[in-house]
Amino acid sequence: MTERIVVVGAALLDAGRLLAARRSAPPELAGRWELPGGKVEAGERPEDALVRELREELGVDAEPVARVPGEWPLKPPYVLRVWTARLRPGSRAPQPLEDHDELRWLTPDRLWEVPWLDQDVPAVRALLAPSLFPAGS
Ligand SMILES: Nc1nc2c([nH]c(=O)n2[C@H]2C[C@H](O)[C@@H](COP(=O)(O)OP(=O)(O)OP(=O)(O)O)O2)c(=O)[nH]1
Repeated sequence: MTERIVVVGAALLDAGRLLAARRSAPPELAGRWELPGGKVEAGERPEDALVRELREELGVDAEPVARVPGEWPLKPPYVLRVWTARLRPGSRAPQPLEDHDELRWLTPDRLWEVPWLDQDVPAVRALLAPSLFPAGS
């Protein structure tokens, strides 16, 4: 059996909005929207991978808040796990430094205005649990 590799995705929340990121590569994913993040490295804690990826990809200083229950299959051998996250005080605003060519802050009522990667849709839907990303907040 093939080992699963965890990809951590950040539901970065700020002022009741979620940060969505448009992938610029590889070609089969480019133009679709995702949760910023990436692969957990060997021996790395997923929460540490999340903080590292957000620094590399967006130039921000962020912290994980809570695991979003669930795990979503990506292209094998990858699986997606999601944490809500927030910017630490004094962090720079997110910039599309790596892997992305556009960022957008979405309120819950605008969540479906971007074409998410198909495999991300169930994870994004899970964010609408009232305790995580309340619609109407
Ligand atoms: N970060 C992220 N990757 C996702 C999502 N959905 C999805 O299918 N993927 C895929 C794209 C990639 O095949 C894989 C993660 O790759 P990545 O390119 O973001 O990770 P990384 O920064 O660690 O990559 P690398 O270039 O260092 O290998 O998971 C998502 O919501 N966020």
